[in-house]
Amino acid sequence: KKQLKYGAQYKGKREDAAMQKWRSNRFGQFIHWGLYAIPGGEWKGKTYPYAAEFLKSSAHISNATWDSLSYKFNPVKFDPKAWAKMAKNMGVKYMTITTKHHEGFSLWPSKYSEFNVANTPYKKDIIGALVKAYNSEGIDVNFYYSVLDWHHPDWRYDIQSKEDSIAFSRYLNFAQNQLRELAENYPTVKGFWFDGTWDKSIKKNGWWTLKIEKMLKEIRPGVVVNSRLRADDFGSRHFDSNGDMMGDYESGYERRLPSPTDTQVIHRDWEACMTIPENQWGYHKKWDISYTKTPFELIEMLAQTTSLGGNFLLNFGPQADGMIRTEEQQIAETIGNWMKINHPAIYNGGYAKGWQRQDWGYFTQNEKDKKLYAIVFNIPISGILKIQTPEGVSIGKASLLENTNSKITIKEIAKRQINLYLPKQSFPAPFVIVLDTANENKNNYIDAKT
Ligand SMILES: COc1ccc([C@H]2[C@H](O)[C@H](O)[C@H](C)N2C)cc1
Repeated sequence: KKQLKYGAQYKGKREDAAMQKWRSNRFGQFIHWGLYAIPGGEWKGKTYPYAAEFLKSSAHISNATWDSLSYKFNPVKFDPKAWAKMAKNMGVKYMTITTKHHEGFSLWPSKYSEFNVANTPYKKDIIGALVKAYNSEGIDVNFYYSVLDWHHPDWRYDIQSKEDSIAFSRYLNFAQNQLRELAENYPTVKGFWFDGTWDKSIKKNGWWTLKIEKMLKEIRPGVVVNSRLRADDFGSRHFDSNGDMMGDYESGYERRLPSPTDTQVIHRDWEACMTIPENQWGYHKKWDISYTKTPFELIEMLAQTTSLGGNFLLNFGPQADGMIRTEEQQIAETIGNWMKINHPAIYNGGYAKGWQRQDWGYFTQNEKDKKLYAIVFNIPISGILKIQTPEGVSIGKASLLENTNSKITIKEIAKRQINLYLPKQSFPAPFVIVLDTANENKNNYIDAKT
């Protein structure tokens, strides 16, 4: 074990109320909105297939040209209440908004940088409006903040000279001031989602990342900070040089999930963030330039994430005019219709210890009602769901969540082996079965002799 000054500050999961709320939320909406929504992946008549929020680099656009987009930022159709209503209907319990992405443009009237929404035709405080609208829908708000900043003259990718270190310390103070401003001016903020911390300049300044974590937790006790902020004494990120996770949850799952049998992740809090297209976080004019995931695929990701004790953060990239594109609206509505019936398997849901993962879907254990839920995506031709029960646990009753009078036949076919006979009906969408479990040690079976 190395002696670390800037490593993990505690081990195991936080069990305070704020973290328990963060964990119980399970399903969140990511929003990537900034100047990049204006060109939307196109520049001088050419469409770029890369991430729209990276257009500045993929189209080799100068800082001056890119920054002048701020004079065109005027989302006249922006209606934060409508966004919050859509999110509420989709069934998210939290939202994470880009306060400043890599482009360096701040969506709030920051005192520390002119390059912000106050100096655009739009003028108004977008962060403040979103916090107000989402909180009044009962949705928690977290702030995404990119430490990497293409605009700020003092940003450095590496520290290779005295000048670099003098400039970069100015940058770190600037970023600290912006983060303090966000934590102080928006007191209901529940978490900070740091990004853009992979460069050598940050790895060489792990001390700063701990200082930021401590500052935010001092200003906003209970606030939740992701592992992606953190680098330790030796530049190790997310996990310190002793292998201990830094920050309050692991945020390395970006556009990927742990495998359904990777039960390592259940020992810590974690979150997967996901795009609907293959790799567009910001708005791209050509939505179908890559594959876009269907609602059922996204619902399965949410179920898989919940079954492994993680949070699922689904991304939306609003248009420059402030509207959410129709394709995203439709996906939000379909997911919302599913959540209206099946949310007991998701909210407060988590890993169902001892319940073997099956091909037909996922188990989640609800820590509030203590019920066990089976979320079914793949119906076997036999119509029989095979279930392996943990030692000393049997299934008393099974019924469809959407129709609890529908008694489902179950039969114990061997020790800890249950057959669950699906009702003869069509299942046009993924569905949930509620399982009432009972402890029991009746043992009618003889173990096989090997
Ligand atoms: C170089 O590969 C990257 C770099 C940054 C990202 C950024 C995206 O713009 C988005 O903000 C995502 C959460 N973040 C990791 C994604 C892939």
